[in-house]
Amino acid sequence: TTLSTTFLGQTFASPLFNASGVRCFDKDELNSLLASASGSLVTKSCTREARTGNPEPRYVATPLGSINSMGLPNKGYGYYLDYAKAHDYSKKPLFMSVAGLSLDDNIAMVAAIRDAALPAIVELNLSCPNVPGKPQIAYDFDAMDRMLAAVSAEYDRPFGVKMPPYFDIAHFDLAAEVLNRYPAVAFITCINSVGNALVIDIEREEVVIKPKDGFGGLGGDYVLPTALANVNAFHRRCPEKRVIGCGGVRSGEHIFMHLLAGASLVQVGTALQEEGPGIFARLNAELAAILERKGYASIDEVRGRLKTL
Ligand SMILES: O=C(O)c1[nH]c(=O)[nH]c(=O)c1Cl
Repeated sequence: TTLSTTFLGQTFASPLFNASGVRCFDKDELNSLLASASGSLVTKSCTREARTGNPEPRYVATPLGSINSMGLPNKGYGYYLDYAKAHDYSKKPLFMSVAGLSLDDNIAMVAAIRDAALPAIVELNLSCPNVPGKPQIAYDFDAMDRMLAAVSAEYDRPFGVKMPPYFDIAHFDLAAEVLNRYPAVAFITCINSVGNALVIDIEREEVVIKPKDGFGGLGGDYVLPTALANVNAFHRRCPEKRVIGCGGVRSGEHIFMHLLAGASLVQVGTALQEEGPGIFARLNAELAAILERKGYASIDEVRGRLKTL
């Protein structure tokens, strides 16, 4: 059996890589992902200028996952563009996550990435929560439409979008309708954290993260079924596009679920944060064992095979 697959014309030895934001803040963290058994790596969502982000504690792990309100801390897009310029693409493909605080910022950043003419793949973060006062673009369908019209006009190459979870069938329909207007949107990464959850410590009778009165994005075991639903909903509605699964992955079985639901590649967030880059060797082995046991020769044969009753 093989874990290798092709995606946007590039070869991935494994379908697994980090979720943007997790262990990808600077070149040391990115190089540890490069040295891992991941099939790729994606940079922390970047803004035009560097940001320190929200006050700490801003990420906390819980028995069932994690909560975060990082506030988009990043080195600024130039830093990640320099990393992308120096990257050896024969080792593994590289994604750049872009999360401008305005449409103009996104245009400026993707124009610079375009001009660098690199094999790097852009993942446009439309679901950046945790920046107080800013609405989540992907929950405002007109804003999302305007953003995609502007970015696809500026960035003359295939790119992808990072989406928040939706919880209403009508919202799946509306979001897919917008995305399907843009053939340049070649893939959809589902999901970002489940926004504005609240974790409480009963001993201290307190919230656990400092920003936003303790409200933050949820990751981990809590979100797996919602992630699978979003992967499958967009897989069904956007047949011309690929889907990258993200959310709740901690084992080979979870990866297999995402593949059945329609994912082409699979990102790991909370579990990577907690276990470290060594997780990719474990997950590759667990996934390969499932494929062997079930008689699949490649992960491509699994994609979208989920049966309904
Ligand atoms: O607070 C963050 O930096 C953050 N946190 C998330 O859980 N998802 C995101 O897309 C971002 Cl940009």
